[in-house]
Amino acid sequence: MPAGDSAANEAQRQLLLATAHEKAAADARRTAASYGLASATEQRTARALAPLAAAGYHLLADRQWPGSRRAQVDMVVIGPGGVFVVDTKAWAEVSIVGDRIHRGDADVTDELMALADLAYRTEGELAEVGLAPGEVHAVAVLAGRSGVDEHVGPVRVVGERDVLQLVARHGQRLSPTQVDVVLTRALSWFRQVGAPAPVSTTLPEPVLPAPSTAVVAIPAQRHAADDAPVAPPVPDDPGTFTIEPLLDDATVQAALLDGLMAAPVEDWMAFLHPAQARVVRRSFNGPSRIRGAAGTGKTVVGLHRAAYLARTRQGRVLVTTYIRTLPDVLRQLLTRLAPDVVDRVEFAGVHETAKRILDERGVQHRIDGRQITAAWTSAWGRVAGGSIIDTDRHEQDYWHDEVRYVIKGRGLTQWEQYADLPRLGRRHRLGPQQRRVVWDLYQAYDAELRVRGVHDFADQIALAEAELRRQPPAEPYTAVIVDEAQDLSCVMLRMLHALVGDAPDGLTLVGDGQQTIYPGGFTLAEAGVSVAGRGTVLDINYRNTAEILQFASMLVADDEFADIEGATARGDRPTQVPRRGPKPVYVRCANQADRARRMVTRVQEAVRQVGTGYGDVGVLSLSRRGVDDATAALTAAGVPVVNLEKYDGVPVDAVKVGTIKRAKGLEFKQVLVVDVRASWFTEKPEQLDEVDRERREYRLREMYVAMTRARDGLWVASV
Ligand SMILES: Nc1ncnc2c1ncn2[C@@H]1O[C@H](COP(=O)(O)OP(=O)(O)OP(=O)(O)O)[C@@H](O)[C@H]1O
Repeated sequence: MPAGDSAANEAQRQLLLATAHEKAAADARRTAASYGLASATEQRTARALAPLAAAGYHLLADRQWPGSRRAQVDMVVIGPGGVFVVDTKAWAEVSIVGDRIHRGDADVTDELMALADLAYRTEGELAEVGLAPGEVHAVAVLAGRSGVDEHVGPVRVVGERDVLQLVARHGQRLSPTQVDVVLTRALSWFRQVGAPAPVSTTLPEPVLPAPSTAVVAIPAQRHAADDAPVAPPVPDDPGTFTIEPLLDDATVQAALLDGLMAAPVEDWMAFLHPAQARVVRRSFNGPSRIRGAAGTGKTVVGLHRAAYLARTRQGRVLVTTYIRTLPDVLRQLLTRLAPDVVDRVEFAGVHETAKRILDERGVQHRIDGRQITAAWTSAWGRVAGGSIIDTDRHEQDYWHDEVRYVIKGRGLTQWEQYADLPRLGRRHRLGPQQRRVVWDLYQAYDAELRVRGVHDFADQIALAEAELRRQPPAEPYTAVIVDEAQDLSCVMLRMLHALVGDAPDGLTLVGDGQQTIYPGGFTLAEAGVSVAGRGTVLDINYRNTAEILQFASMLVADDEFADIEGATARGDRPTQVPRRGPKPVYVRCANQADRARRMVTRVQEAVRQVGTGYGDVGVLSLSRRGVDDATAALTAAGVPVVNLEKYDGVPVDAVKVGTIKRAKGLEFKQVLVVDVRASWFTEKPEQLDEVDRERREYRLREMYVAMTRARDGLWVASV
């Protein structure tokens, strides 16, 4: 190659390299300018949030966006009110319509959804240390704005002058220790933007023209403007920026004070065991089951899951249970646990749900307690009185339960279905003749109801279930969560299943077979529901002390029950019972007056303890009669009392008195169980016949439910 050619080539190469360097420099300036702009708006958000440091908050600025090498998170705020992932937007002409946000004509919703996605992933990460999912919030701050408080999907959109109040308003949800745990995890999740942005001086070697080309290509004359520093991009809406103080001192102090004065929520409302937090967020491709022994946090997980599903899905969520009064209590809990979504969750007992379905569809039904009793009495008199089932081994109630739970609970309408039914959970075997009489009794009772033009509660469920089968709901629920699912009848379960079908995360059954106190056991297969591969077991008892649990467990040590998944099962045993306390007290009373006197004394002693008020005490009985007696004795002694039938979860300074059936799902610091039988602790079940064994099993399970309601203290009396 001639020397001149070589020099020309080198000149051309150098010129091309120079152009490439200039372009790289211009790019770097542009990037620098955008950092500068971001920091100006972010700094204002940081200034707005800074006072939170005085209220126990940690502000993490300039953190890496997890999963991205270049993107940053403007600010992560962690403190007593939870975790806030904050992104500042210098947007002008913002409008929000429904779940979409616009800048001028441009739909910028996707930009906020990236933030929502980050909050969602953060929620999963922090669930690993137990932070409840609802405690992570995605917040978009509009620079220069005030008086804005909107939602775009899961993202809260506020003005820069509103963000402090938004955070402070969350109050005291995490304890200082929990904040530390979350902070530690968050520091490794949101890594510091420490390393300088990579600066590369390496440019690709320019490709030169072939040597044969005679003409040396000289780049075109550069334009003078190309040398000028690149101006930072114009802020989107510079006109909105002002430099007056963001918030005056009084406003800041009022906001912080509001947050500091807020009543703390219970531990489990914001912080769970990681295993619980995982179940809350877990996705199941169909109906699922959460089981575990008493006090292992099943209801807690069920409630968190209701909030989580309401927050992350469209549509309605139903929380239901057999016990009429429990949904009100659960609603009260969710109001504090997840105030943001409580309006999207419906709470209704199973019967109330059935009634709503029938009312909505105009199906006539009439429930009349007196007429139902009259129908039963008449049918019994005509068919069963004096028959082979009318013996002194069973009271009429046994046969009433047989009809109500075993037959009607399954929706049986043909004799053949009953003739050789396994009757799960009923130990007293019935021969063909006895079954025949029972069937005749059922038929007569049914005819009596029809003649009187009334339905009983089992009919109400069957009608609703048939109605849903005839015409599935136009707008199915997104999710139905059933607490105390072991109390359901087969038809109840079919009805609830029909509300959601097999949709992913549609049906969640929460319960404990050990606490089965109603006869009529059935399997999920009979109800057409499968939870195969979608079961979870919780195994840490958070409620009871080890002493209380040990005492209660004695009652059910050998108990076997018919589990809804098909097998005969023994109760789940918790692997950990971390709480310790005094031994339960068992007193044998000389007579009823003696029991009443001792019970009142015990209540008075209990409320003398620091931190225990009348509202923390539950007096439980097997029978309504026991409830009436206890109420009378306490009232006579001047102790305020509320019947559990009337308790709706709103704190009340009165001893709660009720039947054990009404106490299901509840808990009290101190529990008094007023009518155990001494023989239950001593008799040998194998020495009893099947009739007595069956009766005893149900009684003991009921006692087990009663005793496991106690958090700190248990007092048990027999006469
Ligand atoms: N992660 C947790 N941290 C602290 N306490 C917890 C936690 N989970 C549950 N608890 C406590 O344990 C108590 C029992 O929880 P929960 O009522 O959900 O249990 P359960 O399994 O539904 O009980 P049961 O079947 O006996 O009704 C709760 O009231 C709560 O006080």
